[in-house]
Order: sequence, then C-alpha cells, then structure tokens
Amino acid sequence: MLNTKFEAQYRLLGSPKKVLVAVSTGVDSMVLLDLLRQLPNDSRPEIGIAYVDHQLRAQSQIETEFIEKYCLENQLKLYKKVWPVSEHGLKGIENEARKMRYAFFKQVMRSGDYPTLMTAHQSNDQIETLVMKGIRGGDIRQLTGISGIRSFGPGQLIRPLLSFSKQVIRQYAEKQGIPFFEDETNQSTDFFRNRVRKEIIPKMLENNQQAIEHAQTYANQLSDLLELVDESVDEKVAVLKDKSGFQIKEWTILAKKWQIPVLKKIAESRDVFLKMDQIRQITQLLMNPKKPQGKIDLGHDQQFVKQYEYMNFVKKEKKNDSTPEKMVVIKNIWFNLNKKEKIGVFNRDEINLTDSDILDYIFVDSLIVDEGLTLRRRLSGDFISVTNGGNQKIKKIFIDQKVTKDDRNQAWLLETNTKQIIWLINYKKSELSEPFETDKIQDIIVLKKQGQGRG
Ligand SMILES: Nc1ncnc2c1ncn2[C@@H]1O[C@H](COP(=O)(O)OP(=O)(O)OP(=O)(O)O)[C@@H](O)[C@H]1O
Repeated sequence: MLNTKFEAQYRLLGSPKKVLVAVSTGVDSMVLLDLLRQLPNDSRPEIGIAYVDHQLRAQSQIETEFIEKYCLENQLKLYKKVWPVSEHGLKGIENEARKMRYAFFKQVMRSGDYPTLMTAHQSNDQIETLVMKGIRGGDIRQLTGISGIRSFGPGQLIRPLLSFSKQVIRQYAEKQGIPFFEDETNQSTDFFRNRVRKEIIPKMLENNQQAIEHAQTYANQLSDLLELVDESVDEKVAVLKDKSGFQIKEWTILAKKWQIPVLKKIAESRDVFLKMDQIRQITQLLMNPKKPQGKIDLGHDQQFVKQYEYMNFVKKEKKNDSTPEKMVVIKNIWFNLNKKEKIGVFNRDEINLTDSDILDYIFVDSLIVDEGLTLRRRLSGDFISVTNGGNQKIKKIFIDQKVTKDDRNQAWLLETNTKQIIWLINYKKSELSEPFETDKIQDIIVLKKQGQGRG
C-alpha cells in the first residue's frame, strides 16, 4: 500500500533518475531508502547516500558503523562526513549542525553529480514546523511549511514523504523489518520541536484526528495565494525598475498594502531577507524628504541605499587599500583612479585629442606640473576657484550635482603645489585650469578610460 502510494508520488515528482538520499539512520530516512530501492525497475533511480556523523550522541559511532555496513551489503555509494567535536560551537548547536549538514549535501551533489537531493521529512515534521512557526511568529510565508520540492544547490531538494505520517512510516518499517535507530533527542523534551511534538501535536490530534491534513491544506492554500500575490508584486517591481535602479517615487505612489511586499521582493532579488524592524527603518528613510541620501546596514555585508531618486540593496564595498589616498603626479605616467579611469600628465603634442577613449582633459602650465601636482581625495572644507572669480565649496558642487555619498568619497581632485585645486575630476574644473594666452609651454592632463594608451 505504502509502496504504491510512494510510487505515484515519485512519478508526480518527476521520477528523478539519480538521487542523493540524506540518511540519518532514523526511521524516516531508512524507510525512504527502502521505498526508493523497491521502486519498479523503470523508475528506480541510481542512489547515493549522504550521511553525517554529528558526534553529538553516544550512539553515533554505532550508527556510523551500521550505515557503512548497510551500504556495503547493498552496494550503495556512501558519502560520509564526520563533524569533529572540536568544531562544535557552544551555542545553537542544532542550527550549526543543520547548516553544516546542508553544506555537505550541496558539496556531494556537486562532486558526485547528483541533481536531486532527497530528505525524509514527513507530515509530522510538517505540522511541527507549522505549529512552531505559528508560535514563534514572523513572516506569513513561513506558514507554507516545508516545501515538497524546491531548488537547492546545483539542483533540487525533494521530500517525497511529506504526505505520509510518522505512524504509517513506522508501521511500514516494522512490517518490512527495516532496521533503524531511534533518535535520542526524540525522547527528551529539551528542545522546542520536541515539546511541540510531544505536548502540542497529540493534543491537536485528540481534538481532531484530521488536524495534520487540515494544517497541510491551509499551507497549500496559502502557497497558491502567495503565488498569485507574487505575480502582482513582480509586475509592480518591474514598474519601479529602470537602468539606474529602483525608483523611489514610483514606490511612494504605490498603495500602502503593496509597498512592503514590493520592498521585500526587491530585497530578495538581491538575496536580502528583511526583518520587520529593517523594513520599518527603510520605509522611514524612503519617506523622509529631508534625507535625500542615506544608508541602512542590514548585516551580512548588505546595505540598503537611498540615493536621491533611487533605492537599491547593495553589498558593502570593501575598501580598496591598493590605491593610496594621495599621489604625486609624475609626468608621462598613468595613474589608475579606479577600475574605469586613469589620469596622466603629458606634453600637449603627445596627445591625440580625437582619441575616443579620452573622457576629459585640462591644459596646464608645465611650470605648475614641475612644481608638483598632487592627486588626492577631498577633505572637508575644500573649495575650488571658479570662473566668476569666487570660490565654490566642493560640498556645494556635490550637492548641486546630486552626487551620492559613495561617489563623493570615491572622487579625486588635483591640487597644485600652492594648495589650489584645479580639477575636481568628473565634476568641476577651476578657472586656474584655463591657460593664459601668455603661457608658452603647455602640458595636458588627460582623463582616459582604463585599459588604453600607454602606461
Ligand atoms: N545526520 C544526518 N545525516 C544525513 N541526513 C540527515 C541527518 N540528519 C537528518 N538528515 C536528513 O534530514 C531529514 C530531517 O531530519 P531531522 O528532522 O532530524 O532534521 P531537522 O534538522 O529537524 O530538519 P531540517 O533538516 O529541515 O533542518 C532526515 O529525514 C534525513 O533525510
């Protein structure tokens, strides 16, 4: 009976031809393994076993020996990982173990060329997960529970037993004489999951034998609804997006109920999963007209950035220490300003100004060059002398040109030996960069695209 149902389920899941089965030696995964091996010839997959010895329990040594023997006797390929006690952290060991386990599965999928990983989660795991999420609170999407099929690592993760109850699985194991080990943690009430398993689920079933199916039906309905919502959210995100990023104005005119889902979707497209308080901070920043620019740290090297009309989620820039903050310009040598641009001072006659790689240039009296020209980042209070005879604060130039804070910090300027700024590169040239008619010898300072020219 279970075999037939499993076979039907397996076909529904696309009858994968080669699978890596995560086997813990517990009843669920041993039954899953047996069911896979009992599939008819035409649908039986090539099977690899992934097993992790967490070294968390006294009996793990016995379990490891058991699975090794089982695989040998049944000619199954075993991928084993031992998690040394020395690597166990002090806190959140269950979570650490899970992370390490899934990382190992991914690694085996890649190295052993397994497009499909299977775990033996069953419907009791599902209801426990749903109840736990319900108690803990959080994102409603989590109430869809454990998914039966999802993309994972280089392929997919399938849980073919999700519609089978623990009871049915256990009965099958007993009837077929399938060997398995009891997980000791199942017997304790130390962990939250075990409390839910032992105290809450039995009470729910006491009230209604169908409680597990009902919870699953709700989870399925929620999945379907979320899929519909997702389609609409995607459409709205597409409206916000243009070449430069996501337009804040388009976001602010969205109906309130769409703003948060759209924000979350944009974040997810950048692999950022927002918490409620982060959403609140971002929303406040977006709505604050007095702050045309701002950043919010989201942890894991991620940042939310508001830059005038645009918002985005970006990885925090690692400071590039290879470029000094100050450089003395030497004639006939190119200086790399960043990955895209370089600058150099040359004799006027040596440069062909029609060269398409030239981004900009200024002429300069070669005496000024000889006295010493410096390239540096800006400092607060810097100003540049402008054509109407006055000075203009560099800060003001940045504000007027709506230059983002990042770009301000990345900007370079050219300063003479007498501390006069002659070029705020890419933004403003000083009147001092204009040569006098009487200047006899002229050099040229050229800003050029990287990767071209000499140097
Ligand atoms: N040590 C292990 N080695 C290999 N596979 C394992 C191991 N532990 C668990 N698994 C796989 O994960 C499934 C779920 O196990 P279990 O319920 O103990 O994990 P969980 O941590 O509660 O859940 P999740 O894996 O979703 O985090 C098992 O049926 C098995 O397929």
